Amino acid sequence: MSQIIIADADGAIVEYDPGFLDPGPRSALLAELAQVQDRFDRDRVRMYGKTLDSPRLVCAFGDDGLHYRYAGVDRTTHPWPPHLRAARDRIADLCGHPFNYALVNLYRDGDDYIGWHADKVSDLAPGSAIASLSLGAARPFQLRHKQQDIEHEVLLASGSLLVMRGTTQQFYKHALPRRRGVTESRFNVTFRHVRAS
Ligand SMILES: O=C(O)CCC(=O)C(=O)O
Ligand SMILES: [Fe+2]
Repeated sequence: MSQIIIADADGAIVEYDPGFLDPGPRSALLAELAQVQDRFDRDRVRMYGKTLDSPRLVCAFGDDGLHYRYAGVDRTTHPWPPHLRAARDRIADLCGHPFNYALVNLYRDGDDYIGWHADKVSDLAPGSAIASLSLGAARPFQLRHKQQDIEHEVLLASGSLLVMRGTTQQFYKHALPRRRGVTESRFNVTFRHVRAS
């Protein structure tokens, strides 16, 4: 059952389903991602004219021939492995549009994180959702309004799905802060509908 986290008058919508994946598909997908873990790379983030290593590892999956620059980096996309493809198809049904790209973050432990940012939507199909599937260690996810004093925190459970839609990226930033003491790793998959260029 999905919970509404944000439903603002200006069109920001965030929904959360803690039990999106049943234990079977959840461990199958976790095993599949763990199997391709050697393809994961340090993300290179361009900030203030410098290129820095990100505090997490990343890997991208996508349709054949898809070209997508994320955070200033052209990333090779790997073909969809079967369980990831199955999850993508279920999420496409739920959101009512296809997804052709998935960016997977690997947080090796509680020291890995992602800082405050909004996802770039100009490369995405207009009106499409960003769907975020979590596997492994539960980690708190934070959303903060850019102009108002509004903050939300959701503990993203293994097998959960968080969907950000509407004007969410325009009005909110989000982050996954460091969590000292977490020793288990976490995969996060954000499914996106990249606009054909
Ligand atoms: O790991 C998460 O839950 C968030 C990832 C994220 O915000 C991103 O990849 O843009
Ligand atoms: Fe993001």
